Amino acid sequence: MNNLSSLADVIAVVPAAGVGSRMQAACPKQYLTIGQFTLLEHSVARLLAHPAVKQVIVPISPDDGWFDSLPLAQDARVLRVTGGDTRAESVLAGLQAIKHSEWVLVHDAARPCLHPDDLARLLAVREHSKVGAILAAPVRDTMKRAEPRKTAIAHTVEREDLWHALTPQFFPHQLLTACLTRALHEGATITDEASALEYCGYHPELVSGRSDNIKVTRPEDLALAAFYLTQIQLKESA
Ligand SMILES: Nc1ccn([C@@H]2O[C@H](COP(=O)(O)OP(=O)(O)OP(=O)(O)O)[C@@H](O)[C@H]2O)c(=O)n1
Ligand SMILES: C[C@](O)(CO)[C@H](O)COP(=O)(O)O
Repeated sequence: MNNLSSLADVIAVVPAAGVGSRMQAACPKQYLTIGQFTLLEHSVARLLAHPAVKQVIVPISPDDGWFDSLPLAQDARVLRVTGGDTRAESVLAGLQAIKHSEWVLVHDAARPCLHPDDLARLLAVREHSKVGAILAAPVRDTMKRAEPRKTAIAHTVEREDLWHALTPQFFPHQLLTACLTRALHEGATITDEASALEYCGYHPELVSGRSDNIKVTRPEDLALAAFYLTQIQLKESA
Protein backbone atom coordinates (compact mmCIF):
# COMPACT_ATOMS: atom_id res chain seq x y z
CA MET A 1 0.00 0.00 0.00
CA ASN A 2 1.35 3.40 -0.91
CA ASN A 3 0.50 5.49 2.13
CA LEU A 4 1.96 8.65 0.69
CA SER A 5 -0.31 8.49 -2.37
CA SER A 6 -3.30 8.00 -0.08
CA LEU A 7 -2.53 11.44 1.39
CA ALA A 8 -1.70 13.10 -1.92
CA ASP A 9 -4.15 15.66 -3.17
CA VAL A 10 -6.21 15.00 -6.28
CA ILE A 11 -6.99 17.39 -9.11
CA ALA A 12 -10.13 16.94 -11.19
CA VAL A 13 -10.84 17.81 -14.80
CA VAL A 14 -14.51 18.53 -15.55
CA PRO A 15 -14.92 18.82 -19.34
CA ALA A 16 -17.61 21.44 -20.05
CA ALA A 17 -16.87 22.59 -23.59
CA GLY A 18 -19.64 20.68 -25.33
CA VAL A 19 -22.70 22.14 -27.06
CA GLY A 20 -25.20 19.57 -25.79
CA SER A 21 -26.82 19.05 -29.20
CA ARG A 22 -28.80 15.97 -28.12
CA MET A 23 -30.38 18.05 -25.33
CA GLN A 24 -31.97 20.44 -27.83
CA ALA A 25 -31.85 23.24 -25.22
CA ALA A 26 -31.42 27.00 -25.58
CA CYS A 27 -27.97 26.78 -23.96
CA PRO A 28 -25.29 24.10 -23.62
CA LYS A 29 -26.71 21.51 -21.23
CA GLN A 30 -24.00 22.04 -18.58
CA TYR A 31 -25.61 25.45 -17.95
CA LEU A 32 -29.16 24.11 -17.50
CA THR A 33 -30.20 24.36 -13.86
CA ILE A 34 -31.45 22.05 -11.13
CA GLY A 35 -32.69 24.27 -8.31
CA GLN A 36 -30.47 27.34 -8.04
CA PHE A 37 -27.40 25.86 -9.66
CA THR A 38 -26.25 24.74 -13.10
CA LEU A 39 -25.35 21.13 -13.85
CA LEU A 40 -21.71 22.25 -14.00
CA GLU A 41 -21.88 23.81 -10.54
CA HIS A 42 -23.52 20.70 -9.10
CA SER A 43 -20.93 18.40 -10.69
CA VAL A 44 -17.99 20.51 -9.47
CA ALA A 45 -19.49 20.82 -5.98
CA ARG A 46 -19.86 17.04 -5.69
CA LEU A 47 -16.13 16.68 -6.37
CA LEU A 48 -14.94 19.54 -4.11
CA ALA A 49 -17.01 18.10 -1.25
CA HIS A 50 -14.33 15.41 -0.90
CA PRO A 51 -11.33 16.67 1.13
CA ALA A 52 -8.81 15.06 -1.21
CA VAL A 53 -10.01 17.07 -4.23
CA LYS A 54 -8.13 20.35 -4.09
CA GLN A 55 -8.63 21.86 -7.54
CA VAL A 56 -10.96 21.52 -10.51
CA ILE A 57 -9.88 22.33 -14.07
CA VAL A 58 -12.84 23.19 -16.30
CA PRO A 59 -12.27 23.13 -20.08
CA ILE A 60 -14.86 25.41 -21.69
CA SER A 61 -15.62 26.36 -25.27
CA PRO A 62 -13.79 29.39 -26.69
CA ASP A 63 -17.30 30.66 -27.50
CA ASP A 64 -18.63 30.04 -24.00
CA GLY A 65 -20.86 32.90 -22.86
CA TRP A 66 -22.03 31.49 -19.56
CA PHE A 67 -19.10 30.38 -17.39
CA ASP A 68 -17.87 33.84 -16.36
CA SER A 69 -21.27 34.75 -14.88
CA LEU A 70 -21.17 31.83 -12.44
CA PRO A 71 -19.83 32.22 -8.87
CA LEU A 72 -17.72 29.19 -9.81
CA ALA A 73 -15.60 31.45 -12.01
CA GLN A 74 -14.45 33.32 -8.90
CA ASP A 75 -13.65 30.17 -6.88
CA ALA A 76 -9.89 30.02 -6.29
CA ARG A 77 -10.06 26.21 -6.52
CA VAL A 78 -11.45 26.35 -10.08
CA LEU A 79 -9.31 27.02 -13.16
CA ARG A 80 -10.86 27.43 -16.59
CA VAL A 81 -8.99 26.40 -19.73
CA THR A 82 -9.99 26.36 -23.38
CA GLY A 83 -11.47 23.02 -24.44
CA GLY A 84 -11.19 21.29 -27.79
CA ASP A 85 -13.39 20.05 -30.61
CA THR A 86 -13.94 16.70 -28.89
CA ARG A 87 -14.39 15.64 -25.29
CA ALA A 88 -11.03 13.87 -25.42
CA GLU A 89 -9.28 17.01 -26.66
CA SER A 90 -10.96 19.04 -23.92
CA VAL A 91 -9.82 16.55 -21.29
CA LEU A 92 -6.26 16.64 -22.65
CA ALA A 93 -6.27 20.43 -22.46
CA GLY A 94 -7.29 20.13 -18.83
CA LEU A 95 -4.59 17.56 -18.09
CA GLN A 96 -1.94 19.77 -19.68
CA ALA A 97 -2.91 22.61 -17.33
CA ILE A 98 -2.08 20.46 -14.28
CA LYS A 99 1.45 21.05 -13.03
CA HIS A 100 1.74 18.67 -10.08
CA SER A 101 -0.77 15.96 -9.25
CA GLU A 102 -0.02 12.27 -8.94
CA TRP A 103 -3.63 11.29 -9.63
CA VAL A 104 -6.39 12.97 -11.62
CA LEU A 105 -10.14 12.55 -11.75
CA VAL A 106 -12.12 13.21 -14.92
CA HIS A 107 -15.83 13.79 -14.47
CA ASP A 108 -18.49 14.91 -16.95
CA ALA A 109 -20.05 18.30 -16.20
CA ALA A 110 -23.32 16.64 -17.25
CA ARG A 111 -23.24 14.11 -14.38
CA PRO A 112 -24.53 16.13 -11.37
CA CYS A 113 -25.74 13.15 -9.28
CA LEU A 114 -22.39 11.69 -8.20
CA HIS A 115 -22.84 10.04 -4.80
CA PRO A 116 -20.11 10.75 -2.22
CA ASP A 117 -19.75 7.06 -1.37
CA ASP A 118 -19.03 6.23 -5.02
CA LEU A 119 -16.40 8.98 -5.19
CA ALA A 120 -14.76 7.74 -1.99
CA ARG A 121 -14.60 4.15 -3.24
CA LEU A 122 -13.11 5.27 -6.55
CA LEU A 123 -10.46 7.42 -4.84
CA ALA A 124 -9.50 4.47 -2.64
CA VAL A 125 -8.19 2.68 -5.74
CA ARG A 126 -4.94 4.65 -5.45
CA GLU A 127 -4.13 2.66 -2.30
CA HIS A 128 -3.38 -0.42 -4.41
CA SER A 129 -3.42 0.43 -8.12
CA LYS A 130 -0.87 1.94 -10.48
CA VAL A 131 -3.26 1.97 -13.46
CA GLY A 132 -6.48 3.47 -12.12
CA ALA A 133 -10.19 2.77 -12.38
CA ILE A 134 -13.58 4.01 -13.51
CA LEU A 135 -16.99 4.08 -11.95
CA ALA A 136 -19.21 1.73 -13.92
CA ALA A 137 -22.65 0.15 -13.63
CA PRO A 138 -23.36 -3.45 -14.65
CA VAL A 139 -25.79 -3.65 -17.55
CA ARG A 140 -29.28 -4.67 -16.39
CA ASP A 141 -31.23 -4.85 -19.62
CA THR A 142 -30.96 -7.35 -22.43
CA MET A 143 -28.67 -5.70 -24.99
CA LYS A 144 -29.25 -5.83 -28.72
CA ARG A 145 -26.85 -5.14 -31.60
CA ALA A 146 -28.68 -3.57 -34.54
CA GLU A 147 -28.17 -4.44 -38.17
CA PRO A 148 -25.71 -1.81 -39.50
CA ARG A 149 -27.56 1.46 -40.06
CA LYS A 150 -30.95 -0.18 -39.47
CA THR A 151 -33.40 -0.30 -36.55
CA ALA A 152 -33.61 -4.07 -36.83
CA ILE A 153 -32.05 -6.53 -34.41
CA ALA A 154 -28.95 -8.30 -35.66
CA HIS A 155 -28.39 -10.26 -32.46
CA THR A 156 -28.48 -10.17 -28.68
CA VAL A 157 -25.23 -9.13 -27.00
CA GLU A 158 -24.13 -11.31 -24.09
CA ARG A 159 -24.57 -9.03 -21.06
CA GLU A 160 -22.43 -11.07 -18.70
CA ASP A 161 -19.38 -8.87 -17.90
CA LEU A 162 -20.94 -5.90 -19.76
CA TRP A 163 -20.83 -2.58 -17.95
CA HIS A 164 -21.91 1.00 -18.54
CA ALA A 165 -18.85 3.27 -18.19
CA LEU A 166 -19.63 6.22 -15.94
CA THR A 167 -17.53 9.06 -14.56
CA PRO A 168 -15.49 10.01 -12.60
CA GLN A 169 -12.62 8.08 -14.10
CA PHE A 170 -9.44 8.08 -12.02
CA PHE A 171 -5.87 7.65 -13.25
CA PRO A 172 -2.25 8.54 -12.59
CA HIS A 173 -1.82 11.95 -14.22
CA GLN A 174 1.27 11.11 -16.25
CA LEU A 175 -0.11 7.78 -17.47
CA LEU A 176 -3.43 9.24 -18.60
CA THR A 177 -1.76 12.21 -20.29
CA ALA A 178 0.66 9.94 -22.18
CA CYS A 179 -2.05 7.47 -23.25
CA LEU A 180 -4.50 10.16 -24.33
CA THR A 181 -1.80 12.03 -26.25
CA ARG A 182 -0.73 8.87 -28.10
CA ALA A 183 -4.30 7.71 -28.78
CA LEU A 184 -5.33 11.07 -30.22
CA HIS A 185 -2.10 11.35 -32.24
CA GLU A 186 -2.72 7.91 -33.74
CA GLY A 187 -6.35 8.68 -34.59
CA ALA A 188 -7.98 6.30 -32.10
CA THR A 189 -11.65 6.80 -31.25
CA ILE A 190 -11.67 7.92 -27.62
CA THR A 191 -15.02 8.45 -25.90
CA ASP A 192 -13.80 8.07 -22.32
CA GLU A 193 -10.43 8.21 -20.58
CA ALA A 194 -10.31 4.43 -19.98
CA SER A 195 -10.43 3.81 -23.74
CA ALA A 196 -7.15 5.71 -24.11
CA LEU A 197 -5.49 3.46 -21.54
CA GLU A 198 -7.02 0.37 -23.17
CA TYR A 199 -5.63 1.58 -26.51
CA CYS A 200 -2.20 1.58 -24.88
CA GLY A 201 -2.65 -1.93 -23.45
CA TYR A 202 -3.76 -1.19 -19.89
CA HIS A 203 -6.75 -2.70 -18.08
CA PRO A 204 -8.21 -0.18 -15.61
CA GLU A 205 -10.38 -1.48 -12.79
CA LEU A 206 -14.16 -1.31 -12.77
CA VAL A 207 -15.57 0.16 -9.55
CA SER A 208 -19.28 -0.61 -9.31
CA GLY A 209 -21.19 2.66 -9.14
CA ARG A 210 -24.76 3.75 -8.66
CA SER A 211 -26.99 3.74 -11.73
CA ASP A 212 -28.47 7.12 -10.66
CA ASN A 213 -25.15 8.73 -11.63
CA ILE A 214 -26.69 9.57 -14.98
CA LYS A 215 -25.27 11.74 -17.73
CA VAL A 216 -27.83 14.39 -18.69
CA THR A 217 -27.87 13.84 -22.46
CA ARG A 218 -31.45 14.03 -23.76
CA PRO A 219 -34.34 16.32 -22.70
CA GLU A 220 -36.03 13.71 -20.52
CA ASP A 221 -32.85 13.25 -18.46
CA LEU A 222 -33.01 16.64 -16.70
CA ALA A 223 -36.11 15.90 -14.61
CA LEU A 224 -34.69 12.51 -13.66
CA ALA A 225 -31.39 14.06 -12.64
CA ALA A 226 -33.28 16.63 -10.56
CA PHE A 227 -35.12 13.83 -8.77
CA TYR A 228 -31.95 11.80 -8.13
CA LEU A 229 -29.99 14.83 -6.94
CA THR A 230 -32.77 15.83 -4.56
CA GLN A 231 -32.81 12.31 -3.11
CA ILE A 232 -29.05 12.40 -2.52
CA GLN A 233 -29.18 15.88 -0.95
CA LEU A 234 -32.11 14.89 1.32
CA LYS A 235 -30.12 11.92 2.61
CA GLU A 236 -27.02 14.11 3.10
CA SER A 237 -28.99 16.64 5.15
CA ALA A 238 -30.82 14.01 7.23
N1 LIG B 1 -15.72 19.12 -27.34
C1 LIG B 1 -16.27 18.72 -26.16
C2 LIG B 1 -17.42 17.86 -26.13
C3 LIG B 1 -17.95 17.48 -24.90
N2 LIG B 1 -17.37 17.97 -23.77
C4 LIG B 1 -17.94 17.64 -22.48
O1 LIG B 1 -17.91 16.25 -22.26
C5 LIG B 1 -19.01 15.89 -21.41
C6 LIG B 1 -19.75 14.66 -21.95
O2 LIG B 1 -19.99 14.88 -23.33
P1 LIG B 1 -21.47 14.84 -23.97
O3 LIG B 1 -22.47 14.32 -22.98
O4 LIG B 1 -21.39 14.19 -25.30
O5 LIG B 1 -21.74 16.40 -24.14
P2 LIG B 1 -21.95 17.15 -25.51
O6 LIG B 1 -20.88 16.79 -26.48
O7 LIG B 1 -22.13 18.58 -25.14
O8 LIG B 1 -23.36 16.55 -25.99
P3 LIG B 1 -23.82 16.24 -27.50
O9 LIG B 1 -22.97 15.05 -27.92
O10 LIG B 1 -25.27 15.90 -27.34
O11 LIG B 1 -23.57 17.46 -28.32
C7 LIG B 1 -19.93 17.10 -21.30
O12 LIG B 1 -19.80 17.65 -20.01
C8 LIG B 1 -19.41 18.04 -22.38
O13 LIG B 1 -19.54 19.41 -22.01
C9 LIG B 1 -16.24 18.80 -23.80
O14 LIG B 1 -15.75 19.23 -22.75
N3 LIG B 1 -15.71 19.15 -25.01
C1 LIG C 1 -17.32 9.57 -20.61
C2 LIG C 1 -18.68 8.95 -20.71
O1 LIG C 1 -19.61 9.69 -19.93
C3 LIG C 1 -18.62 7.54 -20.20
O2 LIG C 1 -19.85 6.88 -20.44
C4 LIG C 1 -19.20 8.93 -22.15
O3 LIG C 1 -18.31 8.18 -22.96
C5 LIG C 1 -19.32 10.32 -22.71
O4 LIG C 1 -19.85 10.16 -24.03
P1 LIG C 1 -20.42 11.45 -24.76
O5 LIG C 1 -20.94 10.98 -26.09
O6 LIG C 1 -19.23 12.37 -24.88
O7 LIG C 1 -21.49 11.98 -23.88
